[in-house]
Amino acid sequence: MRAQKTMNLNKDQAHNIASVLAEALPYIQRFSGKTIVVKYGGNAMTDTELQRGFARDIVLMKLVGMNPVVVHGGGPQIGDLLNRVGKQSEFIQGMRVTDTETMDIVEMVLGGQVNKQIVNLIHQAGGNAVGLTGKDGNLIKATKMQMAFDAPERASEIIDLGHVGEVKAINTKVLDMLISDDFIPVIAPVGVGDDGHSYNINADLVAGKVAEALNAEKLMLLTNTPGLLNKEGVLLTGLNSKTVDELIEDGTIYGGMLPKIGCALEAVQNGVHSAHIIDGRVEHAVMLEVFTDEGVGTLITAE
Ligand SMILES: Nc1ncnc2c1ncn2[C@@H]1O[C@H](COP(=O)(O)OP(=O)(O)O)[C@@H](O)[C@H]1O
Ligand SMILES: CC(=O)N[C@@H](CCC(=O)OP(=O)(O)O)C(=O)O
Repeated sequence: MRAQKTMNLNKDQAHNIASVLAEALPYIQRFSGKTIVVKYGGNAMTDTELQRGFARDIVLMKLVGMNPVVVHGGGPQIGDLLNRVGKQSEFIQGMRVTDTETMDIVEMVLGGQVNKQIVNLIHQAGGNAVGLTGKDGNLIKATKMQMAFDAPERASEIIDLGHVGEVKAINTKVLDMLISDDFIPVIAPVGVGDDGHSYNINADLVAGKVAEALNAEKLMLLTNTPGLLNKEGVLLTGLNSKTVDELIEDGTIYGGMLPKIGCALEAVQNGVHSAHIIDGRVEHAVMLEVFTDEGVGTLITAE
């Protein structure tokens, strides 16, 4: 079987494969033993082939000695179930307004359906994953989010988003235990308050805080755009905090991109080496970012 495959490769193909493998070597050496947090957005989970490719990339990272940690979203999947029970989704500044009934659905979809689907995909690809919500091992301690309107004339008003939370602390104990035993943690962004109540937290915010708490080398945010685009739709390949402020002010960054950029910046300012916004609709986007010289998407650094 193997000999037959080798014979079918022409010289150019064989050369290309060898170059790709050779290019990957320094990255494998550099990132071996390092933690890489990958946020898998609900919009990036579009088709079965892409999902399988994602799981294979994660398993490959683990096999070459990196420690991938997956934090997933599931916004569109929550929206689908809300629709089926006749409820409308409402977002304010990228956050889902979450009443008690919506919170139940969020917990079911994220902690049940989406989390277990990703764990299963990783197993199908030959890896070993354990799914967690923020309640498992007290992983994500949360408080109610206090978000102000971003319009200057209403900046002093706090928006009541219901059961939407922000991360108060990440308890890394359970993650350290899983990573040291070579499991890949898969985290659903549901937090728990001091009173035991559940909070719906934007998955980007959780990914950023998990990356900070684990002193991660990289934070990768997979979404449904090629990266951060300017007003003309051109990809911005590199960004720092100064440029980001200007892009928020002039409205280039809006909606779901606001928490994404915010958490990426905070993460790099708090010790994560680099953050990347990449296109989860591209096959093997994770592998391309980690193992190639060019990388893909938008790179965010502190300076
Ligand atoms: N400057 C920008 N560049 C690219 N996308 C942007 C920008 N500003 C806002 N967006 C929006 O942010 C969306 C990504 O955020 P979101 O829908 O929350 O994704 P995810 O579900 O992957 O977290 C894009 O699809 C786009 O509509
Ligand atoms: C507060 C808030 O908005 N929570 C998100 C949690 C899921 C999420 O972030 O999913 P994506 O990454 O796929 O967007 C929500 O309810 O949609």
